[in-house]
Amino acid sequence: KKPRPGTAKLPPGSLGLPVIGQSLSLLRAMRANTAERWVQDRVDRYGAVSKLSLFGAPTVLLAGPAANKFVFFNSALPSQQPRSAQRILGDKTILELMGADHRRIRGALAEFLKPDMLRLYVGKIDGEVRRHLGERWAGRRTVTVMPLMKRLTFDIIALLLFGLGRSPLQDALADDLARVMDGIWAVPVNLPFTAFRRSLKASARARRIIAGITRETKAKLERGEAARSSDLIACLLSLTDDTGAPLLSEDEIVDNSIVSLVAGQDTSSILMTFMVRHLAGDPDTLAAMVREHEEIAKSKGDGEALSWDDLAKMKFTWSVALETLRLVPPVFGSFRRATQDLEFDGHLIPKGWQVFWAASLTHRDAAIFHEPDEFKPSRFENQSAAAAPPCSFLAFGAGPRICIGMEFARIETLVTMHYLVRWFRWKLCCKEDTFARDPMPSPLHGLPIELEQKALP
Ligand code: HEM
Repeated sequence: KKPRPGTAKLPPGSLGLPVIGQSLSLLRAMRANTAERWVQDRVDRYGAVSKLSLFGAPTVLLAGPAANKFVFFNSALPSQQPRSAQRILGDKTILELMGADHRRIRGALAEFLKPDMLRLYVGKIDGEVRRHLGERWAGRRTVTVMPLMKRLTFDIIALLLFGLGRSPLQDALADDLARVMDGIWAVPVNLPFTAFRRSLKASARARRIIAGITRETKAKLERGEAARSSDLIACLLSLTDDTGAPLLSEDEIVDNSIVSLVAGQDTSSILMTFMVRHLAGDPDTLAAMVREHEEIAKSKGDGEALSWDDLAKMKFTWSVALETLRLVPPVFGSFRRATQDLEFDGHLIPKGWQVFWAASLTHRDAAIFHEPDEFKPSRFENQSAAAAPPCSFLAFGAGPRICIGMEFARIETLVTMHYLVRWFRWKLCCKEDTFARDPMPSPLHGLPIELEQKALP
């Protein structure tokens, strides 16, 4: 609501140096893995609402469940990507659109990503996971977890979104995606030899690949060789509006498929990598997971794929995943943009300013999560964490823009963990158990581990 003139004042805090503001300081803290402290320090100093300047724009940092609710449910606060991401991914994607356009694109993606559809794909994901572990983990004495998990989540998502199996085209898209990711959070100057320039070029190549796949899929649908449930592209091409016209244009299909790839691949691989890292030092949690998965395996025939019903039994493993996400959320926080003057808790948020939320401010709040620095998956098993106020667990965001790939991430994580803990034991190679955010968390040296095979894949 619009504050009465003169009643609300700008929040406390300082906008820092011109242009640079506090960006370098935050990025430095992210690299040093002290960003949680950095945002908490500001809250300790200025309170739950404060102003600062990040990535070239004046910004209000908000803390606490009530503030989060204000951020996630306010239609005057559409999401705001860094300018680099906007230029690389385009400005007509689910991340940029608001109101009816956002709902249309989100509704279309949800047609494919909703549980009813995904349950049909558990078998395909199971096949990818087993192939990976068999080819890239089995028989090795050491492996580096992070790059392997990235390729695994890429292969899974490329198969389900684009129907793309192993092929030179798949390798090319994997390379392009890695380049795209390098420039998404870069300084957006299009000069030779910059990560941003390489990222722009890679996204243009990826767009051509996906446009080609879209044309082929369209022809297959017309010939009856593909169905709506074949993959995301086929699903999006099949959707029509009330008048029978295509719901999404082909450009929208291409751009939003790439956004789904970008949003879904790194995030899931980080979750799985940090689960492996944590389990190496927590034998009790690992033992409980092994028990859960061996129990499920008892009812399966030799080589029989996991089913949707099996995943429903992996409750403890999903609690371990949620607890990992609480302590190491892949998305540290993100921005919104005020499209009009707003007021929160007596403070003015002027039109055009950014609003920033950070997951750690509630994830590490002792009043919400008891002993917040302890790894305790049981808090998600019994009802205590569920009883936490709404908008306090933010690993997947909240409200109308809550992660649309959450169920997808759940399936691939559970399937991967099922085979990993049954087939292997592992130890960390690096004594220093630390990581940096760049801006996504990444463990030292990509997390090399010593591997011992328990059972044959
Ligand atoms: C562990 C894995 C994942 C994590 C931690 C994660 C996290 C998030 C978060 C925090 C948001 C909200 C951002 C905001 O409000 O500013 C989000 C949105 C989104 N995620 Fe995920 N995500 C994951 C997996 C996936 C997957 C697998 C996909 C696709 C298959 C995906 C697609 C998306 C999309 C398209 C949005 C934008 C939704 C919208 O704006 O309406 N994510 N994700």
